[in-house]
Amino acid sequence: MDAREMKVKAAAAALAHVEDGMKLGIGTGSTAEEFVRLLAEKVHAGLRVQGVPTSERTARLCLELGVSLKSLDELPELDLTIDGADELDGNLSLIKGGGGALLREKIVAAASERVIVIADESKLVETLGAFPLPIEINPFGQMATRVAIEKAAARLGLGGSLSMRKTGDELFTTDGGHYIVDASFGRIPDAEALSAELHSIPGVVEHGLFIHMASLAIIAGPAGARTLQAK
Ligand SMILES: O=C[C@H](O)[C@H](O)[C@H](O)COP(=O)(O)O
Repeated sequence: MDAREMKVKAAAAALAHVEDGMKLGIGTGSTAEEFVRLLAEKVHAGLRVQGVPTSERTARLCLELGVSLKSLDELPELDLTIDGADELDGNLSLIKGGGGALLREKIVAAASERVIVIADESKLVETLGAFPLPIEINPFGQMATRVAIEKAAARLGLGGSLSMRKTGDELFTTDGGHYIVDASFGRIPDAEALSAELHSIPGVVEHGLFIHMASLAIIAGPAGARTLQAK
């Protein structure tokens, strides 16, 4: 089974949690897109959901496939969000933002009663940090914000390098008009402490550590999909 087939397996298992009439947060990324494709088939077969997308990219795919959408302002409280992750650990702490959608994803997840993460088993790790942590920053004062991030990481004994995400020669810009710093800290032993340090920096808009947000993870491997519950 290749990586795409595993993503489809996880997405299909997540679809079983979607009930008629739900207000549904819809994630971003290649795994979430497999979910959107399967969801669209169900919608064409009669399932009624109101979807709130976590990115412009997801919104485009949903509209292309006929999944009707609302904004989070129209539906500020959601029943369930299904989203992917770049990494997850056994406590269902996540790193997200590899696709640059972390801010809207976190706002949508926080507005949801339940969050289900879907991933292939390559994303499951003992300790977060092999995947560089995406940190969304305000363009104003970006150098000062980067220095502050380095100092915050050093206070926690984390080293590593920061790089500004680019698209070609241009700095990558998020849906909210911000930049992304990819922080290669390496192993992150205390994600909550790092989260608090990063939130204390004014130029940091949000970071890609999602802690205590996911209630269930569906992990697909060659043998099929299994679930992990939040502890
Ligand atoms: O910003 C993007 C999101 O956080 C994605 O959920 C994450 O990057 C995982 O994407 P993929 O399913 O493509 O690995």
